[in-house]
Amino acid sequence: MIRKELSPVSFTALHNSSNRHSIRFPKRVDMTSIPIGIAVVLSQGRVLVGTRDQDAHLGGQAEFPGGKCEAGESAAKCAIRECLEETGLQVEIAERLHQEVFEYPDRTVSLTFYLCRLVEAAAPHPSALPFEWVELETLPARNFPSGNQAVLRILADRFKSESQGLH
Ligand SMILES: Nc1nc2c([nH]c(=O)n2[C@@H]2O[C@H](COP(=O)(O)OP(=O)(O)OP(=O)(O)O)[C@@H](O)[C@H]2O)c(=O)[nH]1
Repeated sequence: MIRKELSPVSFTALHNSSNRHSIRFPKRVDMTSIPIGIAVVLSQGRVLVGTRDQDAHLGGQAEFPGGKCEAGESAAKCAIRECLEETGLQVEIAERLHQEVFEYPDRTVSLTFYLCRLVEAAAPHPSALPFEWVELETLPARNFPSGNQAVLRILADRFKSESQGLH
């Protein structure tokens, strides 16, 4: 078998800084989106909204309870689990509201939003902080990330007045 080895000259050429810029990579190498389950918890015309940790992705922006799906976990189960972990509130799915793949500059997420209701109507658990119950009609004015804008429009269309809550 004849082994063809890179000559020192071509090796040097590959690592030459001026040649490095001529190598073309696809714009996005990793097309995989991260599956995220999100709970839009509605009770008496109010919705649970929190603020993302400053050091988290989209830090400081508004969020619904949610997070990354664990291996083999459905987005719906993830939304319920994350809501319990983050707010101490047990919820159940009423319906799937919206699903979309959204590209942020640094990551691509597959966001699935579920309209949820409390299993037992209850005041927010103390651990729910910094989550709070906010009036539905205040959602558009809050600092939600771009990936939430479509679901905010869906919510605005669906619930024109706070009296149309699930409970
Ligand atoms: N929880 C939540 N995440 C959202 C919303 N909208 C949105 O684009 N995201 C994005 O979805 C992703 C959720 O992942 P995460 O980092 O909060 O998930 P996690 O709690 O499992 O993360 P960790 O274990 O790394 O702390 C983030 O990239 C976040 O920016 C939303 O309304 N709620």
